Amino acid sequence: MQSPPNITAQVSPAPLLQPKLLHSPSKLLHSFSSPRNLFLGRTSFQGPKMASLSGFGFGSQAKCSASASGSDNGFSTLIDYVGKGGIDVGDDLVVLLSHIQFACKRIAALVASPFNSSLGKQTGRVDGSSVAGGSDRDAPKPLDIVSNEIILSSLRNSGKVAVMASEEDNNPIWITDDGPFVVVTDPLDGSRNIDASIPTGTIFGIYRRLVELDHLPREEKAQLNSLQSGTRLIAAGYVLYSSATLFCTSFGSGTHAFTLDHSTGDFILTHANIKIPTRGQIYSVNDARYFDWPEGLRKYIDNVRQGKGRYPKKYSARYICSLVADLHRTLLYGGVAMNPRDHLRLVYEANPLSFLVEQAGGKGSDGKNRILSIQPVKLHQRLPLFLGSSEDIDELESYGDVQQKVNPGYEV
Ligand SMILES: O=P(O)(O)OC[C@H]1O[C@](O)(COP(=O)(O)O)[C@@H](O)[C@@H]1O
Repeated sequence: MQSPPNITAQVSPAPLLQPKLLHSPSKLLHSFSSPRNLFLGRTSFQGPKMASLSGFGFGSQAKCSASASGSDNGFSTLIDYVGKGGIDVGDDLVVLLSHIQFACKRIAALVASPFNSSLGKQTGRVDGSSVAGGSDRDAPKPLDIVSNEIILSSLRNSGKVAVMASEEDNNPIWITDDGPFVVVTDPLDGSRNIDASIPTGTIFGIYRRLVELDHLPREEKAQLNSLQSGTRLIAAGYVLYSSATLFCTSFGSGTHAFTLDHSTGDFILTHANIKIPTRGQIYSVNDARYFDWPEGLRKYIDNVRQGKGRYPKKYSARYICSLVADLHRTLLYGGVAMNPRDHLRLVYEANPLSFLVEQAGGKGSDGKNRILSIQPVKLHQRLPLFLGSSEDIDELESYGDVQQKVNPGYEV
């Protein structure tokens, strides 16, 4: 098993970013490339120290699940949980996950940093190349670009990834010929919310490299490996950067969430085997678009608002406009999180999140079809997305006409 990233050094808490680093975004990234610059004192590669949690009343859910992982202090870290003492996803995947979680801690520090506005003048990629935005791509924000670089460097360092396809790059990046995995990612979803300190998230999906394509030219095999159907996902996850930083993941045996303990740098199992309620009472959508919606969707929302749907109570609305946050709430409370226009990406967003929702007992749909069974034909393919409780998704689909075809290019 390849050694994990060198993030075990115990360093005393220090400002996340030294002010002197702020003049240059590339220096800023450089500082994040060096684990020792982080105040994440220790990670799960050493046994977790839980003293900092005593007295915080961690729930029984974390404790009893941790016992399954063999953790002797009653808590399980993400890396304990996926290792041999827990659900044992295999050494290669453990190494990859340890690098992904490391990258996400760096992004968590970045989005919370008082200095990240210094990236505002950054327009190109940190390595100096440009991120070409095609006509169907949104202009990336500086934090999107830096997050993308952070993920890419972690995947490279893992030695386990053949190709990374990112929402921020026009084309997938071939990393190493013998990497067993393919990673698709939206490194920083909801970044338009950053300036207002509203939650954001990282989304990722993991496939196996298709060895039968190994003989093809790099560009071709990079594309085809990245266009695998969602039914072939072996793992997926999101990391929510909010009042808590939360790593929610599935390897095909349930959906589990781990909360970052900032005092130790560990993701601690806090939500084992999340089960989305079969019916919720919340709908989540940008309903300023009501007049651009098709008749079916208007009727559905009108009905559930008034308690005239299949469930005889009035629904409430919640919309953060940050997909990871809206989905996370939906997983816990039930209901439906939706974006009915062709906006969210099948490869980077819809597939990984549908995998997590299905593993939690819910459904992911484009309004007509199961998301995971839609074969991607383009890397940046967009589609309507409805995620949520199985009964809510069934009811919504029964209205037939719920996909918004009018998509005028909203500015806000
Ligand atoms: O403008 P809309 O249709 O409400 O879309 C909001 C959605 O777009 C997102 O911001 C993603 O879009 P970007 O990838 O362009 O940031 C989601 O986080 C959010 O759910």
